[in-house]
Amino acid sequence: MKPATATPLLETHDLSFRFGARPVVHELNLRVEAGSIYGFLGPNGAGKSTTMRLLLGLLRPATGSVQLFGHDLARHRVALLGRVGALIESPSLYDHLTGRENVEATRRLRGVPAPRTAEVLALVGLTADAHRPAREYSLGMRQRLGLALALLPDPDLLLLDEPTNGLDPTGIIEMRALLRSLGHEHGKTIVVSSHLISEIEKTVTHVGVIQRGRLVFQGSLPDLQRLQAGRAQLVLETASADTCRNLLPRLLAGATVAGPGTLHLPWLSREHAAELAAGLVAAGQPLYSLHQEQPSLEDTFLHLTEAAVNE
Ligand SMILES: Nc1ncnc2c1ncn2[C@@H]1O[C@H](COP(=O)(O)OP(=O)(O)OP(=O)(O)O)[C@@H](O)[C@H]1O
Repeated sequence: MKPATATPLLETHDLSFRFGARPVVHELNLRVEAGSIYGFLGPNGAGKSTTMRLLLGLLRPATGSVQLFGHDLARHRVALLGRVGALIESPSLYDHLTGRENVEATRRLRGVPAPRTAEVLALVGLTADAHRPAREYSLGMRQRLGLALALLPDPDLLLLDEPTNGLDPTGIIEMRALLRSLGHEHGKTIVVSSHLISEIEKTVTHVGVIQRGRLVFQGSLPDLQRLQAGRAQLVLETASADTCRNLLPRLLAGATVAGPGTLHLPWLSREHAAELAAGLVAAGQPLYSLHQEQPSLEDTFLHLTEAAVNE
């Protein structure tokens, strides 16, 4: 991985966008370090595609700016976008042409040297299928061919909008492996959007979560995992949840009843768990089980996005 530099490779400053009177992206401050694989997450309609289009200069921001490689996109659009490869929506391919011919057509248009065709086909794992017409390709192969086109000019930054959308499990696994290899072995900085954290959590180094056009979390994957650990719960199984709450109001402050005999409360410490166990026994209540439960990363992601909706 390339070392992180002081200036992020991609940065937005209070980036906002409206469709008519409707705000869709709101004061977004993204920060993508060189060498990172940045997962841009959010539920459907959160504003991911709109943001990707703003990052590519395809939409004009209402306010704010995009900085690529330390320069303002609005002022140096052509030069900066020459260093960016993008996959937005399904790639437009010539179905009657082979995979190799598709790459060749774009390569000539862009004036890229001829040896690059074989290189990009190899990068995306399509060498063996390059002689087949694109109409015979699976959705996953089509996405990889689209990525091959995006890789032709050897870009430093890749912007990929939901590249795993609609793929079968094999296609998702292949796309993940490809992104890891492009990031870690070929030094590309990648921004990849998804509405499912499970599809990209094994791939990304950093995460930005957007909800209703606002960034509700941004940090490294370990930062997100720490947030997840901070949401651990203590799950208690007893005979009557209500009786226990009445008998032990202090120890069970903050507990929620999850079933007739089940209580959930925020995990505080091992000592608190031990004190609770002793308190229940002293109060003559049966203790069937007491354990710590970690929320899944998916739960934490939902929590972040739901909290933003309820604000
Ligand atoms: N051309 C348009 N005109 C008006 N509103 C639009 C237009 N395109 C998108 N929107 C609205 O902007 C909001 C953000 O859409 P966007 O496509 O950026 O979200 P997204 O996070 O990419 O979602 P998805 O994963 O469903 O594509 C949505 O509420 C959408 O309905």
